[in-house]
Amino acid sequence: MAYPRGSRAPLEFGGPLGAAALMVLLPATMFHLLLVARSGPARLLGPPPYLPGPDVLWSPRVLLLWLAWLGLQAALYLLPARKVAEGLELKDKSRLRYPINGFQALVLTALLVGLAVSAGLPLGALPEMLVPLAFAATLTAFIFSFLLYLKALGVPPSALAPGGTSGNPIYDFFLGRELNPRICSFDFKYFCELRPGLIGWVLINLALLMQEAELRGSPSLAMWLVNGFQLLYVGDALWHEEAVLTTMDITHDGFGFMLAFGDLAWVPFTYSLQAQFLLHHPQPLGLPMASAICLINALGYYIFRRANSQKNTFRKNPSDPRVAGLETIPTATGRQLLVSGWWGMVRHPNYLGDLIMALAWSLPCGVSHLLPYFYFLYFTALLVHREARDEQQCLQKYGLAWQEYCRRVPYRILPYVY
Ligand SMILES: NC(=O)C1=CN([C@@H]2O[C@H](COP(=O)(O)OP(=O)(O)OC[C@H]3O[C@@H](n4cnc5c(N)ncnc54)[C@H](OP(=O)(O)O)[C@@H]3O)[C@@H](O)[C@H]2O)C=CC1
Ligand SMILES: CC(C)CCC[C@@H](C)[C@H]1CC=C2C3=C(CC[C@@]21C)[C@@]1(C)CC[C@H](O)C[C@@H]1CC3
Repeated sequence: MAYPRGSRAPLEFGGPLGAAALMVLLPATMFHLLLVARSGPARLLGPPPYLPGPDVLWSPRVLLLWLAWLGLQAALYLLPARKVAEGLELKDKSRLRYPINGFQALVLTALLVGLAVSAGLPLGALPEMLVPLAFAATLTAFIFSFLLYLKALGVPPSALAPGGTSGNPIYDFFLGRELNPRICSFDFKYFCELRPGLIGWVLINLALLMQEAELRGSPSLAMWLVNGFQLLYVGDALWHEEAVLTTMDITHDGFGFMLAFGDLAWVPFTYSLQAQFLLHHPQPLGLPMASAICLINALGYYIFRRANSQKNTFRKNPSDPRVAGLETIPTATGRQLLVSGWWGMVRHPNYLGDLIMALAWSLPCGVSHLLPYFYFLYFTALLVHREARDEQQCLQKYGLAWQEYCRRVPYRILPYVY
């Protein structure tokens, strides 16, 4: 997004105060969820069962395990890729190149973990380490963001993100100053967005499933569903890895604490909340209900995938026969906006599909507790906020054409409601 010379991007997230509060609140929420999920009452809004002391949080052995995980994912990132994709054009007119080997990393990780488990690695012990692992990930995110902040002090202005250069160190530390921090061809933001956290999330889910099998003889149907749905989601993200290159995280946001913590700690330790809950609070689930939940997930996935693929196909080649017949609005940038098909129904059909899936991930946990619905509630807030940020950016990019799009497609996420 371009801003007039001399002007600065408007402050987001409540400015420096909001950023400071989020840096405390986000880790605190994550630890709260981890502790409450294993407590008897499992009350989302109740106090945690205890406040973890340094002996619970800190373990050099667990820190080493965490660093080994990051090292393994970095090594897999560096393996030869089936394809190298180009990112969007940068301010200096150059384009960065990105390896497309995320799905390969997922498969190789699964093979390595399978081998290690058959050689006696007690994967079922992982759930007991979640709190110190989350602490190691949080510590890494803070240190990493600090190093990224320092690195950004030495780069040319063209390498800075539009939003993270307010001059306020707290705000810029949170949002991230440099747009695409790299060492040689290793892109830190792209690596973190898709690898250690997302693959770590499915590994934690699997460990919870294995521990449930150890405890109760076999994993419950609810645990199978949560594992299956979330594996599909992560597998899909890595299969369509190239699509992440056009998200606002890569094209607009700097790499600071928000994304470092979000990618490395928040995703694996809070997105696995349903499986954590199920390990400690088994839920009966009959076949008819399980089938209905599978249908809801399939509907969400269908909308999510078709909408994302339609836009990606259109952005790659508007004359592709699959999208050539769709109605469009021309914009002053030369690009067009889809105004029929999925993107003519609501302005963010992919968010709608994602939210339906989020609901399907919570339903196997029953309705006796609010806790497993945390992801759905948080995700609704995240997408509503993200949608507002995206609207601002699109209005800036496309001006009148965007206003015309909003007039023709008045609903944002949910038809006739929002
Ligand atoms: N699980 C999680 O925690 C999260 C999941 N997600 C998911 O990731 C995916 C990507 O999300 P996100 O990057 O936020 O946003 P989108 O994929 O919705 O991308 C928004 C961009 O699409 C383009 N666009 C918008 N409307 C149109 C149109 N009518 N025609 C053509 N292009 C249009 C614009 O960019 P341009 O014109 O420049 O191409 C706009 O900036 C989504 O499926 C989302 O649900 C996102 C965040 C978190
Ligand atoms: C810590 C804060 C609450 C904010 C953290 C935000 C991050 C967790 C998310 C920002 C954008 C994300 C995307 C994905 C995962 C979550 C984060 C990193 C996906 C990779 C999820 C799978 C989708 O298919 C693509 C998503 C792109 C954006």
